[in-house]
Formats: sequence, structure tokens, C-alpha cells
Amino acid sequence: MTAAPLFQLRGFGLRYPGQGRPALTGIELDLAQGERLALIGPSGSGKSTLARAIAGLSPPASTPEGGILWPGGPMRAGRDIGFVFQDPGGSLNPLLTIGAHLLEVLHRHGQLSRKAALARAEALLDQVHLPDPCAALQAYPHQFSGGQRQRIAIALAIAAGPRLLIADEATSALDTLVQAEIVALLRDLTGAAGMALIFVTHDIALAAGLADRIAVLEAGRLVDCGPAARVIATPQAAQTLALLAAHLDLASPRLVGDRP
Ligand SMILES: Nc1ncnc2c1ncn2[C@@H]1O[C@H](COP(=O)(O)OP(=O)(O)OP(=O)(O)O)[C@@H](O)[C@H]1O
Repeated sequence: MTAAPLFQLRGFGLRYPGQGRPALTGIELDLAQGERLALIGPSGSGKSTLARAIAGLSPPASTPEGGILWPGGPMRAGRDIGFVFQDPGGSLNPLLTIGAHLLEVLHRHGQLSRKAALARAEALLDQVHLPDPCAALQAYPHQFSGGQRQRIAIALAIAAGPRLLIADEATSALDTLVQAEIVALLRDLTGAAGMALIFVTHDIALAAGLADRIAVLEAGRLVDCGPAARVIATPQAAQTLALLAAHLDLASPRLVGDRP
């Protein structure tokens, strides 16, 4: 890893109140600036718990262990860390236009004039390849498809110029084709742009097509972690093998090719 670390998890654990065993135990994980990391594992393995903990969004009653170090200074969710969830509806208010959503975020995090903020909002919709960004500013969430709503949610998540984007099952509710388009968009927006990505998924093939590194969770522990090609070619944990076996068509062409 050449770029400076964005964060370093050291012996990190987390216990939810009233739970017998911790949801996460002894996690050692670094993320470099601009790096794309896929966090994979079966349901309940702790992927969302870890993603939220990194963003500082764990429930207040939960008990963390160990630490998260931020060598470049602390990062705040919403400004330095953008979040995209499975259901884009959750981050969109049906009563507000897309423009109002974007202006709210831009005003919260910057000092732009209304005119400059509108121009920036339109540029953000263009960046996520939403058709007719100017008209979209006046439209409401229900006027868009699921995939388009997810593009809008991504525009909102990157509006403040975060250094880390966390996509938690952000493509799981979409059909395969739209899923591949959103993955391609996430890849274009991150990496070279200097924005790191944590992509949470059940799908090892999607992870392999997008991420520089793959981290595999099982029952709250990190059981395999390394460059995507290594994790796929020489899995070091039974859980990685199980995830590979669940995706039999990995030998077929990559779900996401090298699109422009
Ligand atoms: N707010 C919460 N309070 C109590 N327990 C929780 C809470 N959120 C998650 N858990 C528990 O923590 C464990 C890890 O859950 P988590 O949602 O992080 O897993 P996941 O790998 O993201 O699963 P999925 O793929 O199904 O979303 C599970 O046993 C879950 O029941």
C-alpha cells in the first residue's frame, strides 16, 4: 500500500447492548486514501456494524473496544464520510425536489451563493450520469426509477466532497444490469478522484469487479483480507470459499468491465 492510511482499525470490537457475543471482535484493518475496499460476508457477519462504526454512526448504547485511528485527523459523517444505503428512498424526502435535497446538503457544508449552489447541484447530477440534470432539480423522488434514485443518493453522499464513501448494500435492491451500472459509477467516482470507497456486499463477484482489496467477515471477525485477485485466486478462509461457491459464475466475464 503506497498512499497514506485514511484510517487504521486496531483490535476493534463492538458489542450491542443485551447481546451475548460481540458483533465485532479484534478487527485489524487499514484503508489507504483513494483505495476501494469491499467488505463481504454472510448475513449477520457484521458488515454493516463495521461500516457504521467507521462512520461514527454506531448506536450510542453500544460498547466499542480497541480503536479507530485517523492519521489525517478525525472525519465526520456527512461531511468527510458519505453514506449510501440499500434503499435510496430512505435518504430522500418524497415532499422535496431533488434540487432542494442537494441545496440543503451544499448549504450545510459550504458557503455557496444560491446561484453557485444550483450550478454545483446540477454538476453533481451530471457527475452521477442522471439524464437531464437541469430538469431533475425540479423533480421529486417518485419521478425516478430505483437506479436513478440511487444515483441521486450517491450525488447527495458526495456533495460535501467526502474523502470516504461508504456504500452499504447500495446495489442489492437493483436488477443485475442497473447494479452493474451503479458499480461502474462508484468505481469512476472513487480511486483516482482521491475518494476512498468501502463497498459492503454479499456478492464476491461484484466485490472482485470493483475493489482493490477484499475483506471477508465471518461472525464478527476478519477471516481473510488482501488484494482482490489474491482473495479470489487463493482464498485463505473457509468463508471465502463458501462465498465463492455461492457465486458459481465467477469464471464467466467480469460483471463490470473496463467501461469508459
Ligand atoms: N442495532 C442493533 N442492536 C443489536 N444488535 C444488532 C444491531 N445491529 C446489528 N445487530 C446484530 O449484530 C450482528 C451483525 O449485524 P450486521 O447488520 O452488522 O451484519 P451484516 O453482515 O451487515 O448483515 P446483513 O448482510 O444481513 O445486513 C447481527 O447478529 C445482528 O443481529
